[in-house]
Amino acid sequence: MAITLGPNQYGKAEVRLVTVRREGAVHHLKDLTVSTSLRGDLAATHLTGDNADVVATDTQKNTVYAFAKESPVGEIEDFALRLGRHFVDAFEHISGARVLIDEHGWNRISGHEHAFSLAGSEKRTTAVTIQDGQAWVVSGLDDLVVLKSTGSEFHGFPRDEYTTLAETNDRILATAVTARWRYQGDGIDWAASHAEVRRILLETFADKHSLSLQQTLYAMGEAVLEEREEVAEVRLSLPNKHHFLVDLSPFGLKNDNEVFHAADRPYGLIEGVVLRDDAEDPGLAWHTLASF
Ligand SMILES: O=c1[nH]c(=O)c2[nH]c(=O)[nH]c2[nH]1
Repeated sequence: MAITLGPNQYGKAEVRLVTVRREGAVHHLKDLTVSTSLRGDLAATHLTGDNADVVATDTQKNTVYAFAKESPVGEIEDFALRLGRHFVDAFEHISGARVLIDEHGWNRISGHEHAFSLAGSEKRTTAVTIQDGQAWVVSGLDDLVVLKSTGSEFHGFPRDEYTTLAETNDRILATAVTARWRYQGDGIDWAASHAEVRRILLETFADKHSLSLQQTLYAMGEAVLEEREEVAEVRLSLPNKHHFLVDLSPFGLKNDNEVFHAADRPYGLIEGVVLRDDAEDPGLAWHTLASF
């Protein structure tokens, strides 16, 4: 019996690339998940561990980021073709490449120059509790993903021997809003109220110059309470979806806040309740049997 190596390919899966292209004050966003796979004469590494012909998956990832800087990403088909052809042309033992790209679509928030919401992931929710002739209604939304490509800073935090985070005056701020708001009063037009709360959350995220996601959270809740008297209380859970500037200096490229790695974990998780001091008693509005 002889054992042989069958078909194989290898690459970097799911490189999360976000680019910001600026046209004056107007920003254009590209959000891609890029996977590269290379094929060719790769017997040696499988059989003996000789890596002379292995284009490291780390190099493949770096190439994705560097190419995104060197010329506009453009259509995903063109970007995939550029990447795939590069690997095959540049490395003698690489004979084939497969490049998969998913593009995540963002909509501009109400004509805003640099704030966007992600198409498609959001849910509207409600939780109604009935007890002893009373009813409590808590409505909300899940996974309203928003991003602003400027208008966000984070600095002034304490530094100890474990602190490495750089201070910044201009960063991407992105989050997936989970919001719950408790209603009070009667005769509420649920659909209209939901639409308005959602609009206020979006516009406040976009308009509020942010010194921390905590400040943005409070501003979002405060704006809802200021404009919507039927809302007694707003609870927000805001994951800080970090976008890290990619260091392109090893490739002789300057990253002028244009090319980012969109990390999925770990993430900061900023949570808070904003309420009026004269709100109706919450009663059983938030009632659950288990707290896990
Ligand atoms: O808005 C932020 N709040 C934080 O508490 C925090 N912590 C951190 O590392 N980055 C950020 N950003």
